Amino acid sequence: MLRLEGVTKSFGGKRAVDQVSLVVPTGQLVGVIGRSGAGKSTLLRMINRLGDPTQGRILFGDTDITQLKGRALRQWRARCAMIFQQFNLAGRLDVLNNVMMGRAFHVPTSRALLKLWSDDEKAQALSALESLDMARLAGQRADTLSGGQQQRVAIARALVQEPDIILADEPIASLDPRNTKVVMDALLHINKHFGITVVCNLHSLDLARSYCDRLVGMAAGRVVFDDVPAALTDAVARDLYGLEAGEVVGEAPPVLMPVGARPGFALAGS
Ligand SMILES: Nc1ncnc2c1ncn2[C@@H]1O[C@H](COP(=O)(O)OP(=O)(O)OP(=O)(O)O)[C@@H](O)[C@H]1O
Repeated sequence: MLRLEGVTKSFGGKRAVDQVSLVVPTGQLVGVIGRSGAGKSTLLRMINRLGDPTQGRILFGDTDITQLKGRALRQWRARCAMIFQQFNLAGRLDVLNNVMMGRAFHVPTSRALLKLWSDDEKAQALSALESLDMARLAGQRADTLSGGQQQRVAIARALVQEPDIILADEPIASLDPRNTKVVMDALLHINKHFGITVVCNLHSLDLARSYCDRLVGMAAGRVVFDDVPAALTDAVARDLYGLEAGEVVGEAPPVLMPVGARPGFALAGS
């Protein structure tokens, strides 16, 4: 279980994230929504420790993530995979070697730098690619792939990290509607099939409503909504997004798996 307790991040005098408290049970698919600048990326980055909170604690089980250093911090980053809007692949490497980089957390640095992967590790990477229908492109250079294919490689790389949690920061923001669906279906599959907790920043409200078990709405760094998608009425959406509301409420592609019989969720402090 991931627990945020009064997490605040200030840049200069400005609070990008302001006193956020949340409990995310294992296996939940949480969508973090809110207008641009609401603090969604800053929040996710602190969970991965790409940024440190100014105040508050982030716990995973009994471990205080905010106190981790050195090897323990690297181990946490292995357990907490991150997926970015811009994929962050090594363009000149082939697909398989990009996926293998997810294993770099688990092997000596020298072995990762020399790309000395074992047969088992390669098989694991191929299996991750296969689950995303990408194995046939294993030998292709990453920079020759479409955006949707690149994001699937990034998801496969996250999978071979064998993470407990995946943080996805606007993973579909650069994709067309077809690839958006492929990538969101992949995240949903990973969440439901492997039970990996997914926390996903999303700009599209309809996608968030279609795919997530729970929505956390942020405005000016604070959590202003935290409930099941059905509780997010258009009126609440308008409050969250203001003038942007029309832009973020559109047609969402149909989901691979129907929402329903999803794991329960706990509100902050419950
Ligand atoms: N490194 C930084 N230095 C200064 N201010 C920052 C930094 N990172 C974020 N901010 C500010 O913190 C606030 C929250 O930014 P953040 O990127 O977390 O929002 P967001 O909800 O993810 O927005 P978007 O959807 O546009 O990515 C914004 O006002 C932003 O300008």
